[in-house]
Amino acid sequence: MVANKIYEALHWASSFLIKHDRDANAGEYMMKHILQAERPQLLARLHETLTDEQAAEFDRLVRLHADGVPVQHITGTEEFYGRTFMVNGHVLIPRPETEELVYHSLEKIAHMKSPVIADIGTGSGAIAVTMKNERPDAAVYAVDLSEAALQTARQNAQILNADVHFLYGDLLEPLISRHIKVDLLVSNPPYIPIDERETLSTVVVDHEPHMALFGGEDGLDLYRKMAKQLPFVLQEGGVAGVETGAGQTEAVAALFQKAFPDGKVQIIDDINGKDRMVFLHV
Ligand SMILES: C[S@@+](CC[C@H](N)C(=O)[O-])C[C@H]1O[C@@H](n2cnc3c(N)ncnc32)[C@H](O)[C@@H]1O
Repeated sequence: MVANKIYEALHWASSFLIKHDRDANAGEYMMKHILQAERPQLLARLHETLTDEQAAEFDRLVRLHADGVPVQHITGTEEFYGRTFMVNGHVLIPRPETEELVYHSLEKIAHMKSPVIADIGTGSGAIAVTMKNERPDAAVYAVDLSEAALQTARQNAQILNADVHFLYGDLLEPLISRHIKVDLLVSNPPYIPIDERETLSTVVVDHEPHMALFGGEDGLDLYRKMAKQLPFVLQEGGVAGVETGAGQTEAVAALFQKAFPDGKVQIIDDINGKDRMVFLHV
């Protein structure tokens, strides 16, 4: 990189990343990370000169992303529902679609006082920590089958001051064995069919945990198991809300309806118009 001014370095990064088929705006995130600046401060400092160390570090980080390392692994963080979460190779990088699951889930429990909530497959803790921060009166449980993910989730809960009960185990098992009943069960389980692996970007497949991505042959394995376990956990009057892959909602709705023949199942699209969430009211 032959650039010392911040704006020159950003211009270089943008064309370098385009040449490598990567996100052209990624340089901006790296620069904000190096300068420890938010965007307005970055904009105000565009004509400042980088120190040699800063320039070398910027060059290194941009090349890492060009090689396929996700920006969020380089900065170590991702924004979710207005808060900053730590992320690493042990957890899924929380996605904007999941913010929509949180939004609708919060709406479903708006009328409940001190609800009991469980987040199944918590990963970074993005859903559970957000639910607790948005509804401090709730008791929130969060389950994962990855101890390394739970460790990251616990750190996020601590940083974001959220008193969440983290449980290690397989789907709803830790709740069933403790006789915990919930008013809201929310989950973004792994749902990508295994043979779609080849179609995924290497930024995803080489850097995010496969346990967080793949849900068996048709992607529905975890919903099948969850539907069978739900009657042991969901309170009368309770709600279960799950994120799905586009095109999977009908199948998941049918699984939930079978588990609760008298329940009301609702499919909700995401803001891009893709069928994305299934809610079950019992
Ligand atoms: C798609 S990620 C979701 C992470 C986070 N909730 C989010 O939305 O960003 C799925 C999570 O489920 C966990 N998981 C996979 N199989 C599981 C199982 N059988 N029981 C509990 N958690 C599981 C993975 O370790 C991963 O953290």
